[in-house]
Amino acid sequence: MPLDNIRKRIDEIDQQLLDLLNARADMVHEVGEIKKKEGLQIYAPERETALLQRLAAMNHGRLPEKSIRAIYREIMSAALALEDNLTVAYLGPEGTWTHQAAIKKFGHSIQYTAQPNFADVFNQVARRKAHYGVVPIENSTEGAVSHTLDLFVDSPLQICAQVLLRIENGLMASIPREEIKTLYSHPQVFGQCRNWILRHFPEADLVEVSSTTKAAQLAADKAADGAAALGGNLAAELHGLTMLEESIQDRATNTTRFLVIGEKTCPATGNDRTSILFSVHDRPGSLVKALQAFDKLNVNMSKIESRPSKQRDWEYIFYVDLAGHCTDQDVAEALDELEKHCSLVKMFGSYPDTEE
Ligand SMILES: C=C(O[C@@H]1C=C(C(=O)O)C=C[C@H]1O)C(=O)O
Repeated sequence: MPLDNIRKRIDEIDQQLLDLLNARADMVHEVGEIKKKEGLQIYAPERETALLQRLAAMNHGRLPEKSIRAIYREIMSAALALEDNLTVAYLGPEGTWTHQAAIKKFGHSIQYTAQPNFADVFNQVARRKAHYGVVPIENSTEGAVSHTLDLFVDSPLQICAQVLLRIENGLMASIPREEIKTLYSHPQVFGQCRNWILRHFPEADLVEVSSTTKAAQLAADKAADGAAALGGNLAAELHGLTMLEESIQDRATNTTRFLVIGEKTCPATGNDRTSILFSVHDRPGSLVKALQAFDKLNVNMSKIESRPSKQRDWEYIFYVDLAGHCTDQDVAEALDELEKHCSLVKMFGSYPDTEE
């Protein structure tokens, strides 16, 4: 076909696509009206997960699954933005990994509000100033994000989804590498790049700051003093820095898991994860007995963390992730059994155990 004709055909397809996208948005809006009337959650992660899986199975065309996901993420984002100005609070400032995780889950059309700390993300959602919040929970190299774990103890909020993000940290600066004397970054990132720093900048001063965006800003402001920062591309772009070296983390597969928090947890999808916390009576064998509840009902425990209780010295809160949904019979029975051995049990979310 001649070029002009092909382009004409593309223009026609675009018109059809646009009409179809608007027809789809009309339908999603109708769903939104029903949800509002019935007091249901606007965002339905279980439906989105099912849709993305169905599209991958249905797709026999030229476009790879990754592209289909990216396109549909934005289609769903545009639809969500039509409902009540859907707002997501995240651990800011702009350009952090949490910001990138939030965009990965909710796309570019909705409204975002950057918060200065973890507690404010929880508060914005609890006070209904934002519909959902996004916070980091664990990194595959550095482990748990204890601030987030601690906040679940007293919060009424629930986890409704998770986002996994591959974290690629780089060295960024506006000065040549030889002039670098100070490295700024978030403590988690220093932890993820510990060996690289020892190998390449054993003499540098390491200064911990509240975010990688803040680190990038300081690298820009204090360039004359030999400042550089460790962080992601978005932070470098925001402050006009050059990436002097990419992917400097010690492990190639450095991934952070983030949580989406909201007022309600998510319905079962058949591939779910449940997060609980508990504390046991201060008696010999009580932790073993508590954990036997999962073994007895054959419920797989995918992680356990402990944090000091805020109430009393030398008492601990245990955080456990289980395979399954809290409405699955085996999980529900294991939780009943667990209660018998604990002074506190709290379920704070069942959500799709997505790999991305
Ligand atoms: C349309 C719905 O609501 C939202 C919009 C979706 C979409 O655009 O496909 C999917 C799930 C929800 O986040 C729904 O729940 O069906």
